[in-house]
Amino acid sequence: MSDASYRDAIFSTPLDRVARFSFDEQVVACFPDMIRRSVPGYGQILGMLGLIARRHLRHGARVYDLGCSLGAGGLSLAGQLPPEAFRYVGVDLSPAMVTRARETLDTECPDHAIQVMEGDIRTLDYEPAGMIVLNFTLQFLPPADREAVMGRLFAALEPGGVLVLSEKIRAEDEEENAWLVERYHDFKRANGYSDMEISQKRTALENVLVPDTLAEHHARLGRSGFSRAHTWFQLLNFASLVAFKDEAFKDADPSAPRED
Ligand SMILES: Nc1ncnc2c1ncn2[C@@H]1O[C@H](C[S@+](CC[C@H]([NH3+])C(=O)[O-])CC(=O)[O-])[C@@H](O)[C@H]1O
Ligand SMILES: O=C(O)C(=O)Cc1ccccc1
Repeated sequence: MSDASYRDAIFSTPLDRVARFSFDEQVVACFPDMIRRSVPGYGQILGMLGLIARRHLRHGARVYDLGCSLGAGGLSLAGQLPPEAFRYVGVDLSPAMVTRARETLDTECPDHAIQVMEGDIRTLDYEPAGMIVLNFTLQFLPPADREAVMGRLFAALEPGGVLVLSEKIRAEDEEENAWLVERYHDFKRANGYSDMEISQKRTALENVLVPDTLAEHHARLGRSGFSRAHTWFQLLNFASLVAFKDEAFKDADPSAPRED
């Protein structure tokens, strides 16, 4: 497969019937452009992964990137941390994503320990991990499946481990939510999407991407066992949280990767 990446024009022509959004070959071919133009703060969140890992990741521990798509999380971490600092395991349900992620990571970071697996994060047999990244992935699971996954991730995290959870969110207050969604559509317009593209994609994502509120995320993290969670980033209706297992927060050493 070619490693070319195209401009996202998937919803740019009128469709008689808008199909449910899926991570197929067509989406994979334009995914870097699509996600950059559609997710406020995407680049900044990826750029912070290395800083969060430096502060919270046990040296040499496994890092899961769940719903890794093209492996952008792995690329960012490998760009910021030396090869011995972590072992990256990217997991994605879409075979087309996995193939491309493997090609990219093998080429771009040959010295790092990198694995990319095709799998469903709801049923994966997790090995112990020091850091788990869910960058805009939980939102695509059926809501009824989310809590069980979170419980399994908590169980897989080593004591002192950290979870990074980035999501499109819904504001509890209806007026606030409407304002955020309207400004989000302005953001997409400013990034070159037409009204028709915005509206057709919105239809395609109905019942596929189902956002929770920040309160729902915090409550679920608490019920899953996380002793502490913070919302560290929000731009419009997109946010990122960190959650800690046991002593991660108080043990964090500001000067170096943890060695325990
Ligand atoms: N059950 C599942 N199991 C595994 N993967 C899944 C599942 N359901 C969906 N996916 C995968 O989750 C990814 C979500 S995209 C993540 C971006 C990436 N994290 C990034 O930082 O570039 C977010 C977006 O497109 O908004 C897709 O690749 C799906 O195939
Ligand atoms: O484009 C949207 O409307 C979104 O909510 C973000 C997004 C980005 C990439 C794939 C699916 C949804």
